[in-house]
This record gives sequence, C-alpha cells and structure tokens, in this order.
Amino acid sequence: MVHPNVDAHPVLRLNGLSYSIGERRLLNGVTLDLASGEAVAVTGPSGSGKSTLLSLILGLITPNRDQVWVAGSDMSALRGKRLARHRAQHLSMVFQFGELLPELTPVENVALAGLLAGEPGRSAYERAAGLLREVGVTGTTATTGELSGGERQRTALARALMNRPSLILADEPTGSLDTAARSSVADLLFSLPQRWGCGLLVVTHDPSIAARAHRHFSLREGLLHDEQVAA
Ligand SMILES: Nc1ncnc2c1ncn2[C@@H]1O[C@H](COP(=O)(O)OP(=O)(O)OP(=O)(O)O)[C@@H](O)[C@H]1O
Repeated sequence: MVHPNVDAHPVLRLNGLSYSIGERRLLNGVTLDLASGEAVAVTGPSGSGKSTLLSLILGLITPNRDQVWVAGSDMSALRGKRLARHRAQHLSMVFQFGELLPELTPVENVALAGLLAGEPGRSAYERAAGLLREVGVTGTTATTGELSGGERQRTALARALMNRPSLILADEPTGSLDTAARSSVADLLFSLPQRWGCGLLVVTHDPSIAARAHRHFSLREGLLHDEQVAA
C-alpha cells in the first residue's frame, strides 16, 4: 500500500505516532518526514523512548495503522515475510558496538549481508571489498574482533550499505569510540545520505554528533522538539 499523500516521497514518515507501554504514554503524536539525502538526529533523556522509536520504525514493535511509513509502505500493514523483506530491502541498522561477528574478517562480515539476502558469493565479496575501500578499511587480514573501535564502526557502516538502504538507523554509533575515532566515523556517517541517496536517523546522547545532522530533535514527554529552534 502506498501512502496517499507522499508529496516529497520521504523515506520515513512518522504520522502522529503514539505508543504506550502499560499506563505510560511514551510517544504522544510524533510527526516527522525524513527525505533521502537527509540526516536527522534525535537526542533525549534516558528512558524517553528513543530505542522504542527505532523499534517501531524497524517494525520490531507493531505501530498503529498509518503512523509509521518506511519507503512508502505503512509498517503496520506488513507482517511476517513481507515485513522481513521490506525491512531487508529498505532499512539498515548500525549499533553502538558494531554488532559484527568478531571471528570473521571485515570483508566476510560485510559480504555476509549480501549472501544472506541471496546474492551470489563472488558479487557479494566484490561489493563488500569495494564498500570497505570506500569507508577506509583496507589491507587488513585481521579478524573483526582484532580491529580498532573506529575500524569496526567503519566496517559496520559498510555492512549497512550492502542492501542499498533507503534509510539507515543508527543507535549511538559513535558511543564506544575515543574522541579522534568519533570525529572521523561521524564524518563518514554524515556523508552517507548525500553519497548514497539514503536517509539517516541517528539516536545519540552526544550533542556534538547531533549537531552535525541537518535537523536535530530532542525527544521529551513523547514529542520531538526542534533543538535548532530552541538553540
Ligand atoms: N518491553 C518493555 N516493557 C516495559 N517497559 C519498557 C519496555 N521497553 C521499554 N520500556 C520502558 O520504556 C521507557 C523507554 O525506553 P527506551 O529504551 O525506548 O528509552 P531510551 O530513550 O532509548 O533510553 P536510553 O537513552 O537509556 O537508551 C523506559 O522507561 C523503559 O524502561
């Protein structure tokens, strides 16, 4: 089903998204359109619902009808294999610690994303090697567990690009890095939307990372508050 009112074809549309856990109203009508090529950052106090927001966008929690649209599809209308396929085609997730398989090499980790999607081995390995060159992880025969934190996050970004996503979700992507690595991984991360024509939604506690996004919101009391307006 295609959203009837997609003017700018956002890769993500949050359309009055509300969500409660028990008696607690965690999200209370969150509205956001995120276009391809755009980076949006969400900060907010611990427990304000940032991870829950990501889970709703991923379809790990089922949102209400017409409240979460990813690449033109209502996530509430997708179930089972169709949901898994839509997620695999359009979404990528980057985590704080990379969440890569430590015993595999970087190229194996990145290629795996293609292999699991049914891509032939040779093509997956060639594309993985190309993406690793692009993110600056080359010439290493080390396993991913032996890489530096920055190299690991670069590898995670290469893996996130394997499915040519419409939208990359990143949860504290630089949270485990020292200052120098944080800055260079952030440079790479925020270059992705323009270079790859995808959207980027970053959840972070780090204001200096959030400030790099085109738009920065704070999630408080169930709503996204525009931090640039507040500044
Ligand atoms: N399955 C669940 N059952 C009960 N409470 C939950 C569940 N999932 C989340 N919560 C509660 O909902 C609130 C929001 O959690 P969430 O993880 O989304 O916050 P967050 O903003 O990501 O926090 P942090 O910045 O600390 O990671 C928290 O109070 C959490 O304890």
